[in-house]
Amino acid sequence: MSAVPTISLKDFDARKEEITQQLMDASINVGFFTLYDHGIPSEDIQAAFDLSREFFALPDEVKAKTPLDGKNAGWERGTQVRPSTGTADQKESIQLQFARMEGLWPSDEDIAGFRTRAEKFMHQVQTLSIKVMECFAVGLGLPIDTFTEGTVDPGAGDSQSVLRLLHYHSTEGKSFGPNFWRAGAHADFDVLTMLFQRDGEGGLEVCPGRKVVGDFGMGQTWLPVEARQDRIVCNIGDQLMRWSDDRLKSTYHRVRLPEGTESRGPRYSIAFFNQARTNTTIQGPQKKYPEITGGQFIADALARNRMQSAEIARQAAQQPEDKIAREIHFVPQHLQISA
Ligand SMILES: O=C(O)CCC(=O)C(=O)O
Ligand SMILES: [Fe+2]
Repeated sequence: MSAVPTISLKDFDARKEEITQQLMDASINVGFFTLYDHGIPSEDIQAAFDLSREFFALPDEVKAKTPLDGKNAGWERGTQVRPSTGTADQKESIQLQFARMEGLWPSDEDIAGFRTRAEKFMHQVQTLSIKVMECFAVGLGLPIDTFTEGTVDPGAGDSQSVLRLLHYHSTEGKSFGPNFWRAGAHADFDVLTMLFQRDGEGGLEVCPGRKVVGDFGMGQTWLPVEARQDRIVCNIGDQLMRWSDDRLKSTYHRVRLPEGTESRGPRYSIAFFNQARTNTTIQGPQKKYPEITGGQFIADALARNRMQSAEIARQAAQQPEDKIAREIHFVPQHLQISA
């Protein structure tokens, strides 16, 4: 396996079967693929990045008016510790949802039309996601609307999908310890992620080979994903891996810091996470795993991350004083690479 497959959605209706086959092959073998000819106008993608830049350029005190609420909505900076690394991602982000956003939308005084502009893009990406999720349903032999009904809120206010604007700070003049990342290795929790990158702002790497959804399953071969604004990077998340009885793979991925002669400038990306609705029941056709609701799935995943992070902190606390604080270099046993 040498690269992340790239798939054209040109003439979608006429080519649906062929596209479904390509999406299935990519998701069974790699868990990642990129889309082109996807139909989202380039000026709308640019507008989403413009919105992101405007927001992150605000002073921290202003961004902190809509803080992360523990339920995947709001702004945070430098707080996301990945269980795989034990260090905080070198980034800031704001997560936006269709529901449960009371008090969490940046105000029009701070950014004119923020909510309208963000929601327009969220709907565009959700609409494209539906097309792709319908292909997966058909490819898996399930009713065509399985994941659409399962993720898209018909008006009940129970959507859990998230748009996340990400800003990885410039690393100009900074140096980092050996276990620092723009985003530490992780698998996504959701059904399907669509990620937008900007030309030349690279560093995303993926590690195919996970067999079972509960596994860490990280190998040692990491494939780079080219950063191009005209391609959408898509990946299967843990919910779809479980919903497909592990046929479609939720693959570990990470974003590394700039190296060698690479630009030290900032990196902006935008991710849309299609999540199962709160009351949707997730279970694959073979019933490999017990039923679980979308709400419980997210609650469990967040609790598991908190537990693993607490364990990392506990182990770090046993290290000499000068090793703690910012520079925690604990690597969990299961992720240590033996020489
Ligand atoms: O910024 C990226 O390229 C990847 C971000 C990511 O994997 C995530 O937020 O889950
Ligand atoms: Fe991710």
